[in-house]
Order: sequence, then C-alpha cells, then structure tokens
Amino acid sequence: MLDRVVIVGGGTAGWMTASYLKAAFEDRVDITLVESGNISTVGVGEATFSDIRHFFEFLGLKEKDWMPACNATYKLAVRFEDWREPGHYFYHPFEQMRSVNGFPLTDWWLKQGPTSRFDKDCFVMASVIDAGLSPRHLDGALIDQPFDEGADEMQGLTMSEHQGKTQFPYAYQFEAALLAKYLTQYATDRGVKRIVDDVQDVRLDDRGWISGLRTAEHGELTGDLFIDCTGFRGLLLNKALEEPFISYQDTLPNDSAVALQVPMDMAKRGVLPCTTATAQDAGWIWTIPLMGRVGTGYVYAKDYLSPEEAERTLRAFVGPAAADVEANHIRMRIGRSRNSWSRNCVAVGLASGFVEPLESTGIFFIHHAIEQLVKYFPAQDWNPVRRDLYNRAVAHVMDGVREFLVLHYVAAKRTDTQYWRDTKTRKIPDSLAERLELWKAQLPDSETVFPYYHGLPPYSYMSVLLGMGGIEVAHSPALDLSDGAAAEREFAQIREKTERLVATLPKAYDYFARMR
Ligand SMILES: Cc1cc2nc3c(=O)[nH]c(=O)nc-3n(C[C@H](O)[C@H](O)[C@H](O)COP(=O)(O)OP(=O)(O)OC[C@H]3O[C@@H](n4cnc5c(N)ncnc54)[C@H](O)[C@@H]3O)c2cc1C
Ligand SMILES: N[C@H](Cc1c[nH]c2cc(Cl)ccc12)C(=O)O
Repeated sequence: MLDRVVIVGGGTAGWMTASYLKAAFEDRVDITLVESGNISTVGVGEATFSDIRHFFEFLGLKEKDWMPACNATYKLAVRFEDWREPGHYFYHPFEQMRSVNGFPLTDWWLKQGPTSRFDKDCFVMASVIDAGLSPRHLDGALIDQPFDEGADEMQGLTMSEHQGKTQFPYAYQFEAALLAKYLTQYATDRGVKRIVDDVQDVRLDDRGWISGLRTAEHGELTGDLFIDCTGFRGLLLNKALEEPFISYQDTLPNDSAVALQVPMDMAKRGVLPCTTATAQDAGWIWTIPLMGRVGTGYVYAKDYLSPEEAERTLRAFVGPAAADVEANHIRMRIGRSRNSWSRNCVAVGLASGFVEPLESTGIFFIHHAIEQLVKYFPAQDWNPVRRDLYNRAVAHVMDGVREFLVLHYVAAKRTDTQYWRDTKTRKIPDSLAERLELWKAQLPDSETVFPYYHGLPPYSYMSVLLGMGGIEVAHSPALDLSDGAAAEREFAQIREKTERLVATLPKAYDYFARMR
C-alpha cells in the first residue's frame, strides 16, 4: 500500500493539503509536513471563491469555528473601480444570473435595461454591498437566495460537481497566516507529524524518482508520495525533477506586488463586504477588509513601474494609516508547471502555478488540486493514467483562469497610460481571441466559454464584459421580436427584493462582531 506522504512547505498550500488528506484518509495514511523556520510564506492570500466552503465542510468545520480565529469577513463580490474610467465601478458578484424566456437577464438588460448599471439591475447583491450589509441575518439565517444550505443532495460534492447547480452567495476574506496556523493545529491534532527544518537536498533513485529529502537537523525523510508546497521555489518539482514551467507572462505581464497590512478600527470604518480592485497607471490595487485590519497591495508589471514608485503610489492610496507599516515586496512567478504531477511528486499551490491575484484564484487552485489528488490518489502501481488525468484537470483550471483574467485587460475601456494602451495590442491566447469574436455577437454562455472546468461560470464572463465597457456587445436579435414584459417584471422583482434586503439585513461589521 502507498501510505507515506511527505509534504514540504507550511504555507496555505501545505497545511490545506495536510488537513484535507487527513480528513479524507484519517489514520490510513501517515503524513509528515516539513516547513522551514527560515524561509517565510507568501502569506497574502486573503480572498477566496465561494467554493472554499466545501473545503471547510469536508474538514467538519463551521464558520464560527474558524472565522473569528482568522479575522475573517464575507466577500460578496469583486468590486472593480476605475477600469472603465475614473469614478466608475461595478461588481462581479456571487449571484446566479436569472434567465427570462431562455435568455440571460443581461441580454434583456442590453435591450431594455432600466438603468445604466447592469449589476444593480440584474443582481440584488450590488446594492447590498453598497450598503455594507451581511448576507446573513443576526440569527445566522442566510439571505433568501435560490440556495438551500442544508440540502442533502449538495453535501459531499466537490467543486466541479457543484458548479452550475446553485450559486452560494458569498466567499471569504481572511488572514492567510492565521488560517495556516489554525490548520496546523487541526492537522497535528489529528496525527500529522510536523517538522520545522530546512530541506537541503532532494535525493533521486536510479529512475529519477524521489527517494528521500535531506534535512538540516532531522536527517533523511523518506516516503512514498512527496507533495511540493514550497511556493514559487518549486524545490521538488521544478528544481529537483526539472519539470518545466510554462510562463503566462506574454499575456499576463503583471509580475510584481507590494503589500501592506494596515491595522484599522473596523467598528469605525465599517466592512464593505467585498474585495476591491482599483485600476492604477500600471496595474491595480487590492483592498480587502478584515476584522482588525485592511489588507492592500499594488499588483504591477515591473516593465512599467519600479518597486519604489509602486510603494509610493500604494502609500498615497492608503493614506496616513499605513505610515508605520512595513511594505512587503513580492516577485510573482506567473504561469504553471507543464505537469504538476511528475513521478512520485505532486506540486500544490504556488509551486504548481499561479496567476496574478485579480479574482483571487490562488486558494481556489489549491483547493481544486487537493480534491483532484484525492480523486486520482495513486496506488502502489502508480498507474500513469491517473497521473495524466490529474495533470489535465489542473492544467485546464489554470489555462481557463488565464483566459478569464486576460479578458479583464482586453475589455477594460481605459487607455490613458502606456500600460493600458498595451493591453489592447498585446498577444492574447488564440482561443480567447476566437471567443471574443463570438461574444461580440452573442453574450457568453456555456457553449462559448473555456470548455473545461475552471471554476468560472458564464455569468462571470458576462459581468466582466458588461462592466469593463471597452468591448461593444449586442443583445440577441430575437429579443426585438419578443415580448419584454416578463423581463420587466424580473427587473421589478429584483428592485423590490433589493429594497427589502437593504431594509432588513444587518451591517456586515455587526454580524462579525457578534460572531466573535
Ligand atoms: C501578491 C499576492 C497576492 C495574493 N492574493 C491572493 C488572494 O487574495 N487570494 C488567493 O486565493 N490567493 C492569493 N494569492 C496566492 C496565495 O498567496 C497562495 O496561493 C498561497 O499563499 C499558497 O502559497 P504556498 O503555500 O504555495 O507558498 P508559500 O506561502 O510561499 O509557502 C512556501 C512554504 O515552503 C516552505 N519552504 C520553502 N523552501 C523550503 C525548504 N527548502 N525546506 C523547508 N521548507 C521550505 C516555506 O518555509 C513555506 O512554509 C496571492 C499571492 C500573491 C503573490
Ligand atoms: N466557482 C464559483 C466561481 C464564481 C462564481 N461567481 C463568482 C464571483 C466571483 Cl467574484 C468569483 C468567483 C465566482 C464560486 O466560487 O462560487
């Protein structure tokens, strides 16, 4: 039996993997995690997809167990500011798109939208977020979305199985370092062995498979399956096994970030329940409100901006609250390993691949990789078919997300700096170029978006296209021959529901303060 797993790296990827494998296999696998006391984690992964609730569910954790320990808040959307023009904003929310007579409501909106704001007309969440509200009432009851939290048929589903069934109305924002600490406790309580040491050498056998890891103080660690969670270093997969890394930088040039963790009195400031991405001259700034601080950072391309200038701009953006806060400068490796599983090594997290944090996909990649690893977990025969299926699934997720992110830049109306002008002439993936031609005639649907599971539903593409405003899209001609009354009723229902929710939901801050 293959039952000895060694994980290298104690960041979000390492501890999420250790916790999940323990929850899946209990004592039938022996798990050791080795993490360096000298090499720090990236530790800025703060915003997630809504799907991450499947991860916590799998671990048997409820929000009240882990959220207060991680200073966590709810994220109802990504709010894009200034991507179209200064002062403009729109939301990409966690809310399923309604359909009327077989056409998405956004299609009707293009023909007869009540206002100029597609997000407010088509989703209730846009106004809920503007008002700084929680999607749960103070007694914990969830906003009445077409989603039944306790539905039996929804339990135990993986993310890809769940996609398209219903849309959970929120994701989370949290301190990544605190989540890693929380999961360290969770995993070690359940028998994961933790070693704090540096891996100095990776030993390969005659076939080139990993036979052991030489550590500074704990001798040689042996195992069957080695999981590389060493971050951008890719110590096992890319360095020792020499698995090539495919860069995405030709299409996604942002390769640098500078981050600040700004302590803040959130009772005074309030919590806007979303992640904000504010366009800048050479990239964009994220703002993530947590309980007790705001996480913020400037993501940029070093070909267009120096680290010093990026830090200056970020500090000016945040204001005096950041005066005493030390900046964390990060170089990002953008792209994916050709194969994330090679021989007896699987890379998870940044060692596997990463795209810039626009749309917060890093932790989603980790979660997806772990679900797939359990699905295709190897047996003693190391059947290569399972490995290949795993590699295909992981590559599809990252390639699909790459297309989705490139769309943001191509579709953004801004052209006021060289950086933004270049987004309109830079090479884009061929498949995306073809899709864009289709979307100009007909809004994206499941037939025309990236065809493999990559986490993002067609309505996400519609939201970005309509919000960014740089690509002209048209409504379906069939709507000109159709009665629009049902769509008008739907818009009216959304308005009524929005008014009811805004009048009854508590402030997001009050909800979390009560949870603590
Ligand atoms: C600027 C930025 C913003 C981001 N924002 C988000 C976001 O909002 N949402 C999101 O989902 N994701 C985000 N991410 C991604 C997210 O941070 C990562 O996916 C997540 O932190 C996982 O990192 P990791 O565990 O793979 O690597 P790391 O955090 O880099 O951890 C690597 C681990 O390996 C250990 N290690 C390395 N070498 C050795 C060695 N020789 N011996 C022993 N141990 C070793 C280190 O000590 C460390 O414990 C962001 C990333 C960046 C760069
Ligand atoms: N898998 C989905 C992905 C998804 C659906 N709506 C959104 C909105 C935003 Cl801002 C990010 C991702 C998604 C999920 O997480 O629900």
